[in-house]
Amino acid sequence: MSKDTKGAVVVEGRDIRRDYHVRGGLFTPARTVHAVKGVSFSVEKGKTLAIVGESGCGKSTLARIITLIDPATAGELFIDGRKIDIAAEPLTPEMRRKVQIVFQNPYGSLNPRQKIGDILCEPLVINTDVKADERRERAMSMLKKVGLGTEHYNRYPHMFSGGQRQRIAIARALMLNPSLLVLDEPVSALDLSVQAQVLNLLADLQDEFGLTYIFISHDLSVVRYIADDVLVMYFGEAVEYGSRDAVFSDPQHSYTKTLFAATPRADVESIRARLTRKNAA
Ligand SMILES: Nc1ncnc2c1ncn2[C@@H]1O[C@H](COP(=O)(O)OP(=O)(O)OP(=O)(O)O)[C@@H](O)[C@H]1O
Repeated sequence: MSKDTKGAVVVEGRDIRRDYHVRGGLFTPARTVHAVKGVSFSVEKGKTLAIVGESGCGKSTLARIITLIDPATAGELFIDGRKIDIAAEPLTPEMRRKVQIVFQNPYGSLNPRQKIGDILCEPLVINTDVKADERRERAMSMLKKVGLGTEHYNRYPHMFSGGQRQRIAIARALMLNPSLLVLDEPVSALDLSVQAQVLNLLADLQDEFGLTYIFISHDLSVVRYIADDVLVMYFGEAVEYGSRDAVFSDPQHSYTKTLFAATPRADVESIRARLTRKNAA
């Protein structure tokens, strides 16, 4: 994790499409859902692209394509400059570990029967031949990086608060030194004050290690804080895509204008007051 290659494009999607074929029922005909309709984007090393939109607009589908969980119906995906054809090739562990994901629910995403140390070491056990001593050392060091003490190594997830669990999920995602972290509504399940702490942690980790994020959210105040670029999705299409400041100050599409008008200014101001990121505009 270093900032040396900042500026290089880590992930790029070109005209990504995803259709779902839904079988017909007794009274309903078969149909095709066009969940993602030709979305293009790119994210440079050390930057954050926020993907915003209301429920059903295709955010999760796009996230599953970017995290190499599902194939696209059409389009091209490049990670670290390499074209990925998830439908045609079995992905090597090396490709799989380039993209990691943190989910919304820190309660559901950690195995309650595993100690924190085992949760953190598991990706190394599965994907690498790093020896046990080294695994432990790396897990201890990662705990410190996410603001948790090494005494937590032998504890179970139920012994932690929601914010601490999300720190553990972030630590696990970083154990394989990924090129890209996809954060799928990572703070929406947390109390507001804890949201601010986790967002600050993400910002600090990014500043320190040059991490690259795709941040999926419906919360504009959070997006305004965390994003460098913003992509707004509406019914599967990217209706707005540009720098955070350009999108927020001069939204072009009528949907974006409505979305922004629906977010009370006070919400944006209050979350900014809780956050300490240096470049929060
Ligand atoms: N497996 C599937 N089969 C059929 N249709 C699907 C499937 N998955 C998603 N869809 C449809 O694709 C569209 C986009 O869904 P998606 O889950 O990507 O939206 P989203 O923006 O992430 O919503 P949410 O925030 O509620 O998760 C929706 O119309 C959804 O019903």
